[in-house]
Amino acid sequence: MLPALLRSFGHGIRQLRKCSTLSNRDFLAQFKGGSVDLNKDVDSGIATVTINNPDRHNAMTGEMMVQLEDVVTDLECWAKGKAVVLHGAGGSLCSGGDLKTVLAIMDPVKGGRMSAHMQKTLNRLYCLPLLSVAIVQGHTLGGGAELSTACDFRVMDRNAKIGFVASRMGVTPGWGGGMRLVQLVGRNGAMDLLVSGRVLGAEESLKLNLACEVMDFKDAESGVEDTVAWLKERVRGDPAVVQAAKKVVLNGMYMHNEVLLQGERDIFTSVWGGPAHQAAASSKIKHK
Ligand SMILES: CC[C@@H](C(=O)O)C(=O)SCCNC(=O)CCNC(=O)[C@H](O)C(C)(C)COP(=O)(O)OP(=O)(O)OC[C@H]1O[C@@H](n2cnc3c(N)ncnc32)[C@H](O)[C@@H]1OP(=O)(O)O
Repeated sequence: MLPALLRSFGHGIRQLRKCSTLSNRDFLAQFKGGSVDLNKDVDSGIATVTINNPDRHNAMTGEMMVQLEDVVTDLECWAKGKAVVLHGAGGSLCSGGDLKTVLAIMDPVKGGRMSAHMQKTLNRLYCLPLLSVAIVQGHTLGGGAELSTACDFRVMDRNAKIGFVASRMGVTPGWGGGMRLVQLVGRNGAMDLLVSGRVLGAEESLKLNLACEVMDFKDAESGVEDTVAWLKERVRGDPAVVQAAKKVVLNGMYMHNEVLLQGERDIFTSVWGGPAHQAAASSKIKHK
């Protein structure tokens, strides 16, 4: 009995060591499924990023979080680029963190690793020299809503729904979306949305300054076409001038985002994996 116990204890310690020596990227890459795909159109200077896990409304697995970072790294070096459009395959932008991944990393250390990776990746997306647009279609929830705030513009389908549902999941935003939501909709708006976790429609999102434009997309596929046309009106200039204008705007934004992100991560890990989070993440909740 005792040797068996010792063996299993030793196995636990080895697993823990293995996990803590992995980089955040290698740690997250273990949670498989879906993909994040980049297509750069050199003629227009407009890239398309597809969040691709349609069977789960484009929920982000750990593997997709790693691929998103690779896509951002590629776009950071695109000297001739002007803009990037972020959209989801098959009708929803993104339903948040993949709940299978979430349930597999239910402790504050592991949740903190995901948070550090996603905060860094989305902050780099936010700071790209390219104009960025998220197409908010279908359901955009939790981490998906946070993802949309890392873009300059949110173009929203009239029938789409968006919700910062972290509080309904027993947590707080972990991908930097709390900080960016305050910057977008102000103190009162962010307080309401984050505390209630309620799901909003397009018209209300427009009033709150969360959405920049409401459009009537014919179908799931026409969203990209319509948004690219909308963007082309805005990025007629030389890529160097478009990128310079974006830098001016970033320069005018808050310069202490790193400090804000660290604070948001500390709060996030204080609730991640707690009883409310465990109960919500395993409850098959639907945010409608
Ligand atoms: C990590 C950050 C954290 C945060 O800060 O909040 C998160 O993001 S946690 C995730 C938050 N999101 C959710 O909890 C989404 C829960 N799902 C729903 O609300 C609904 O599924 C929906 C997105 C409103 C769609 O409803 P409906 O049109 O009725 O479709 P289904 O429910 O049948 O969905 C089809 C299929 O997709 C699965 N699904 C949806 N979202 C996720 C997700 N985030 N992770 C994993 N799987 C997801 C859903 O369970 C269905 O699967 P099957 O039952 O196996 O068909």
